[in-house]
Amino acid sequence: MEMVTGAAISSERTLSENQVNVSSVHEQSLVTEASALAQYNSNKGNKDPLTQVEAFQISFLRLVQRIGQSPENPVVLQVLYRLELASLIRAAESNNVKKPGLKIDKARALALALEESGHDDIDFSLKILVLGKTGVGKSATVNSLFDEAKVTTNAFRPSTKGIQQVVGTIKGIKVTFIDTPGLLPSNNNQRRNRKILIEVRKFIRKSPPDVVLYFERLDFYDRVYYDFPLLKLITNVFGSSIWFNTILVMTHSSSPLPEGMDGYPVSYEEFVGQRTKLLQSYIHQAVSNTQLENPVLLAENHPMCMKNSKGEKVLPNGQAWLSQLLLLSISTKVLGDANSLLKFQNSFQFVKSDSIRQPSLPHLLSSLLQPRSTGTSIGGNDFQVDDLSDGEEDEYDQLPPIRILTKAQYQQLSRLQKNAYLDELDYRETLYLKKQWRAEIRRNKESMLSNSGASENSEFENSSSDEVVQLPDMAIPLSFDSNCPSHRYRCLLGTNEWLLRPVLDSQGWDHDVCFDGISLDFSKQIKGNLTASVAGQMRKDKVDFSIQSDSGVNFVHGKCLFVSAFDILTADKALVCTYRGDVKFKNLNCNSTGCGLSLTSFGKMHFIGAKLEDSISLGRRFKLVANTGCLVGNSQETYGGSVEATIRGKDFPVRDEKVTVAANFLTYDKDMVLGGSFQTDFRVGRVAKMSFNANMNSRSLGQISFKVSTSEHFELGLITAVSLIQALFHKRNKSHEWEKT
Ligand SMILES: Nc1nc2c(ncn2[C@@H]2O[C@H](COP(=O)(O)OP(=O)(O)OP(=O)(O)O)[C@@H](O)[C@H]2O)c(=O)[nH]1
Repeated sequence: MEMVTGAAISSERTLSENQVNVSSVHEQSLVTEASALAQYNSNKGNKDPLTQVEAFQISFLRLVQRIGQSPENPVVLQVLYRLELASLIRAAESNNVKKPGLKIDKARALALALEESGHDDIDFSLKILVLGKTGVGKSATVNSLFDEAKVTTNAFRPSTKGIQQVVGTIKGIKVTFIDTPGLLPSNNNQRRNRKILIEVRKFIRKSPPDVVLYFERLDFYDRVYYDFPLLKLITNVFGSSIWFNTILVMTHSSSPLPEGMDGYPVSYEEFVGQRTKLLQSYIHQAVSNTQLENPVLLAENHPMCMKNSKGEKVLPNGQAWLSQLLLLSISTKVLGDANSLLKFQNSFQFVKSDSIRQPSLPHLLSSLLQPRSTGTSIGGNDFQVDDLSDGEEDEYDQLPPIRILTKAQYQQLSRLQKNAYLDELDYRETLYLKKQWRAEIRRNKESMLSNSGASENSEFENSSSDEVVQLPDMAIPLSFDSNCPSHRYRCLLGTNEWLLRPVLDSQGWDHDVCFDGISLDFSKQIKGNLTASVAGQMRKDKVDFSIQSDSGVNFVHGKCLFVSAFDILTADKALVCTYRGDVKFKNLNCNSTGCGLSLTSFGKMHFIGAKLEDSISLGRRFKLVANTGCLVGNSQETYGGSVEATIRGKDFPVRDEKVTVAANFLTYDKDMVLGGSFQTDFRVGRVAKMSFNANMNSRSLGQISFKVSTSEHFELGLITAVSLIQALFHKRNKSHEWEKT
């Protein structure tokens, strides 16, 4: 648990519940200097952590007063609130009899009394590490804080050659800055940057800084943030916790603002919001955590920077930034100290930046158990479909000829005649589709049997069609602009064995809508019984790259089918590679048995899977499939299996009507889940199709889905949906009535 963090301070947040009643401060003036000093000193010397936190509260308020900040500043209120809350939690956890809590108003009164008495006994110093790209104003900010040129700055070339410590006193507080050489822009400079950062890490090992200032220029604005690799490198070298005590400093905060989309300068707050949000989101990505909220400070080091009546440098929004920077640094240190004193862990469960998440084993197992789609028709290896080719060979050809009516003729028919006419057409269409299907199976069988001589022939025939055709470019939105981080891809159509086309990302926002990937489908019959196929998609813009591809080789030998496949998928910037080998053989006319092995690698983790399956067909319309498998790796294992019975419609496969009932089990992590499902697809009349699917598991999780698709009568679907909803509500109302009675 973490309660008091520097990174969680936000100067914009207000804390209404802790608004301190100012009048109470005056009431507390009754506290005498002597008693205040006595209590303070006893708190400082006391070993009890809760009492020490009280001393922190008072010291903090005294420092706030010294740097000229108001105790009403939202940052101050937040720090006090967090300190109080942290002590309350620790006291409650340890059943501390002493009620913690120097109330905020009492702490303020004590701090005021002590400062008025003129005691200079605060033991407080700050050690601040500055990091950032070269020329962003790190050294200039150090000089601004000391109000003298302690370190050299240069407008034209890097001025900080090595790590240097600059020590001084600011408003009575001893401050040590560790000024570091500027980092170079991310591209191609990672090696040099790493060297600098490793040197800095060595330098601070013995005496770590209390606060880190990470610098950026506010006025350098690009829609794309190119320095993510730099943030990642900092995280890798120092660990994610470096961001925990980091304040983001945006220099050049008085520079003129850029124009917005409408041609007018954007508002200051809006611009600052955009810039800091962008930077914060990349820090989130670098540490793989979205909870972190770094305080942001705007700074202006130009000598001509505006000043207020007190002579302090102020920003266009009126903020005196130097004392605000001191306040944020002091707050970060006080909260950090209280954090370690009260032994709160850092709540951010930082995912180690270079670690990869564990993949879901049940998911890997279910994809192993799923029958792999062989992509192309692989020489009639689908045994059920094979059977269909026998029997009703020429039924379509034996049909008597039919006269197709014109629209006008059709309109003249009676309702009964119209129905009879449409039924006849539907019947003929089914027979025609069956004929086509059989012809395709025959073709596949023949090509399988064809010898190498025949394939030579076909190679010769194909050579003329090897030409690649470039398809016309797809229309892209007018708002597509050169700043968009996307490449353009063109569409190529080769022989009918492969197809290469761009992927349209329609989810992007306005100017972002463009093609940022390509997809490739390839399938080739290498020999009569050997087929290779690749299907994949690759997406890449100038920032991210992802790939997903399934490739495989199918080999049919007698009654055996061998499938060897290799799949690649990007997940978490790592590759998940799966190699699979499946064998399936038809041991009886109605039975085929198969087994498979898989090896999945994900980062440094490897998973081995095995499966067994059997499929029984009774006649053409009944099929029973059972499978079971297991997957082990990374000291974990999972087992699963399923039984599925399917009754197909009489016109299978040209009309996909079926009823399927299935049961499955899955064990993982000493837990077993049983599930069952029911699915049916059927035609309603000639133009509508319905599909109903319901599943449920032993954890009482389930889903019901009902789909109607119709090519004509939209009202039909609507009426069905409305009556279904009505029926559901009717049932619900009834159950409510029963509950009432
Ligand atoms: N207008 C303006 N100029 C600034 C600001 N901060 C720094 N500069 C100028 O930018 C130039 C570079 O500043 P430096 O402080 O040397 O930058 P640095 O980050 O220390 O650079 P390295 O020493 O290379 O790491 C100097 O000419 C500064 O005067 C600012 O807030 N506003």
